[in-house]
Amino acid sequence: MWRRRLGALLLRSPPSSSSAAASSCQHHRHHLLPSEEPLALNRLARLFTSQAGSDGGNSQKPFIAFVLGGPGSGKGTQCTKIASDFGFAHLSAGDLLRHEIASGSEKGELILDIIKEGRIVPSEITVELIRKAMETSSANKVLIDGFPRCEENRITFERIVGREPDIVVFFDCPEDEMVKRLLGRNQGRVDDNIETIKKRLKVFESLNIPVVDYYSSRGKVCKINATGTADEIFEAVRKLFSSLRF
Ligand SMILES: Nc1ncnc2c1ncn2[C@@H]1O[C@H](COP(=O)(O)OP(=O)(O)O)[C@@H](O)[C@H]1O
Ligand SMILES: Nc1ccn([C@H]2C[C@H](O)[C@@H](COP(=O)(O)OP(=O)(O)O)O2)c(=O)n1
Ligand SMILES: [Mg+2]
Repeated sequence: MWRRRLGALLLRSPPSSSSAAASSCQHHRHHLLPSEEPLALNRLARLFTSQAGSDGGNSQKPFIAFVLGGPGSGKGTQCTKIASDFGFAHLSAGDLLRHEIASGSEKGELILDIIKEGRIVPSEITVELIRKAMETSSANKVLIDGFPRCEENRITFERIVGREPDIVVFFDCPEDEMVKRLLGRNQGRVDDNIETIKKRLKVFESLNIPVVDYYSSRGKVCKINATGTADEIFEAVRKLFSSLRF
């Protein structure tokens, strides 16, 4: 109930104009006086405490953070840093799909065709890969990077894994910056060309933003300003993760 009330509060607050790397959970900050901030962050941390945490609940359940943002917003870069500093397992939906392609399976061929066109792979395939990776990992805190990409992804995950995330980290980055980063990524990816990038950006706006809106309404989204250097952005990320109890 309180989560829903918090979500409504978040939705009502106007967007923040805070500077780079200083914007973790900026929706909440909008309501705060500077001196209130640490206390409020602690309160927020308790709200985001894992179902596996100190609540005496089911200790088998890992803390799950979905990591969202447009293509090139820096999800992978920041997840690597979070994994290293906070001991999270890092599951990248895109990497799992690319591994399937590399395996040479029939499913991999289908995935390749879809990724080349900047479209989204059928949810059952992606969720099954994520579910298996989670099962294999013994980590009690997991970053799921680049997922859910659409409402169908989200609903399928909830159905198959039977869970919602504890938190959703959203990297907010202007389109021109994302395009610049993708064109400079140089990893030989079939989808990092301007034609496919344009399609991916459209898909992001039309299918992924509704997922962010959904989780905002559930009070689960922490938005990070993803402009600036990777280290500057990680300062905001570090602040956020330091305030969580998992
Ligand atoms: N803050 C940043 N400033 C400039 N380039 C960045 C930044 N963060 C990441 N990059 C680079 O941009 C590209 C896309 O980053 P990546 O982490 O792969 O994003 P995503 O997983 O969201 O697509 C990579 O080449 C990465 O090295
Ligand atoms: N949940 C997902 C994640 C990725 N995909 C597909 C479609 C995406 O354009 C590609 C690449 O995803 P990836 O997360 O690696 O891409 P970015 O890190 O955002 O550049 O994979 C998908 O269909 N469903
Ligand atoms: Mg990525």
